[in-house]
Amino acid sequence: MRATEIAQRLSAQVDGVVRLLLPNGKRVGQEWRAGSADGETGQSLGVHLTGDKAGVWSDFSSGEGGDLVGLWMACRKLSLRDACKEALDYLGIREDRIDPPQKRFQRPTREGVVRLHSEHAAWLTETRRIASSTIEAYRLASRDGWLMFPYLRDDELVAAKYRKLPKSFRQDAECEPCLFGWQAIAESARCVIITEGELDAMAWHTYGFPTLSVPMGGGGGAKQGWIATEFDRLAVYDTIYLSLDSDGPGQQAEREIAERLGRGRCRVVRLPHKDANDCLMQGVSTVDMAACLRDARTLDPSELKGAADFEDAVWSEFTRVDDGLRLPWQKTHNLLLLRPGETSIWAGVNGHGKSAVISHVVASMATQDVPCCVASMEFRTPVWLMRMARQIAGTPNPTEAYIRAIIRALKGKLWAFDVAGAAKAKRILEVFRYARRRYGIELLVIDNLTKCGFADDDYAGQKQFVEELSDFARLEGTHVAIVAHMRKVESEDHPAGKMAVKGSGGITDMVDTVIEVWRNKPLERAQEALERTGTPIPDRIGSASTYLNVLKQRATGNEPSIALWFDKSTTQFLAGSEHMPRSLLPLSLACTAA
Ligand SMILES: Nc1ncnc2c1ncn2[C@@H]1O[C@H](COP(=O)(O)OP(=O)(O)OP(=O)(O)O)[C@@H](O)[C@H]1O
Repeated sequence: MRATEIAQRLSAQVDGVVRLLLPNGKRVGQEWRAGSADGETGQSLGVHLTGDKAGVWSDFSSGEGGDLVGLWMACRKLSLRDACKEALDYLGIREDRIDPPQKRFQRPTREGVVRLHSEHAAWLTETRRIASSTIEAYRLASRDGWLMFPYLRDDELVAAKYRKLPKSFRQDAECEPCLFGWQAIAESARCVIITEGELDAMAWHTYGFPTLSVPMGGGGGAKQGWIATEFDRLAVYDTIYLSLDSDGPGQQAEREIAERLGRGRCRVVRLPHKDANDCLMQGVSTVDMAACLRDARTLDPSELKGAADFEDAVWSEFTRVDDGLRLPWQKTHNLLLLRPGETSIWAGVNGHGKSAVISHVVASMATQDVPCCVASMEFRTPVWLMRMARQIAGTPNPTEAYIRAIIRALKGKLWAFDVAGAAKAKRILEVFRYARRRYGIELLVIDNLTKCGFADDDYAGQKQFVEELSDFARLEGTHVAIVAHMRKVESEDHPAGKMAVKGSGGITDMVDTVIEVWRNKPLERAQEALERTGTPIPDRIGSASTYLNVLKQRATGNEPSIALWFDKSTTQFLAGSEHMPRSLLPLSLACTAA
């Protein structure tokens, strides 16, 4: 949560906060008075206790002042981040957290790192016009003849990039993706600028504005992988200025960063030249650079767009190749897709295999590096993960080493909304939104709808939740798959059809795709009869053990019936009667991925 939001919440409880931070102070009229932020009795520090200004403080003798987070920092001698943490504890607010995958990163060694060579220093100051104080603040160094940009966080060397003059680059491998420049950011800063390169960050600093840089330049996706690891650290800043190049990749990065860090607090900076270092070399004044920050704008709300913005998109609609997540079976690829921005319902009568099918789908996606998040209220997390691991192994009795390697290899690809029993719909949505933004999740699964805190017959509540999930999928450009029960029809011998989805009408209207998972019970009975009495299986009974009957597919209108063969020993669903189960992640690959 941003520092200013925390300060606002504190000001609603200002009486308690001042008594905690300044216990020796006392009330004088509408203010709490103390001697200073050190807490002694006196008059010079005053905190407003009422009205619009509640929580605003100033110390007449030191000239300090600000809001209650600032007071917390001053009284407790804490950095902004630590003060926010303590204040959140005080307020009893738990921040949404999914701990980042514990991926092991390399740390660069400091071996061979020496003071900045004079040749490097001269290039920085004379050619690039970077101030010497800036070079010191960012603690640039030299190493084996290379100019070294150290990525420091709390004094720890997390990563490093190198430049050989004039223009060769390298970086230490396997290091954590993180921002450059924390060493130059004041502990008390309430806003930061983010640039597209280290020299641009240092150029802004030379102008007097300490700045961070992304590690891998513009572009989207993996290029902005640092967001996952820096997300918490950036949470306290009220304003984040994005000063990236105004070319295609720069704008793509701007959009992705603003979406994920919060459109409301990100401001896009436009400069008179290509980037901040160019401005510095061209002699743009500090006043003009400050004006660029002042004039920085939020990105327009995603809902507001000019028709001309769609030029490329309109043309690509003419030539569009339908795109989306593909199911594990190749024969479905032209028939059914889980499209970004869409919602699907996977419905079926009890015991017809909905959970097993969706688990196979997630297993296939996650092992192909599609980030997935599953809220399974049907089973405890270790249980559904165990089932999925068996499907991934594709063998009935995998070894312990294989299962451990599979689970390790799923790090960074599969997340669980880990609650036992019923979960609250609102909380699921909050966590999904967080997971989508932080980890770029492409497939979110709810298994199942009735276990999201609704009474069995609360169809209005379920309908509203499905509507919220559909809005979420559309706005975030991700896919949400919802498992839902079907009413028992007279006999399970025939698929039940769309109207049997519980709470139907409303729910199926709202989503883009409806799939009925139907298990071929007549075939199972006929097989038993064949074994017991030798009665041949009648031709009219299809030979597949499960059918995915697509009852609605808004994008294409295709409503195929997809036959699958259930393999009991691995619980995999196979695309043909002659197919054999196969590993979705062979042991050797699982070991290298882990
Ligand atoms: N075609 C099939 N033939 C035999 N067994 C199957 C078939 N499909 C699924 N199963 C098995 O049936 C059991 C029930 O499956 P699953 O839990 O996935 O059903 P579900 O539709 O999600 O049930 P519920 O509505 O109770 O949650 C599991 O043990 C699963 O492995």
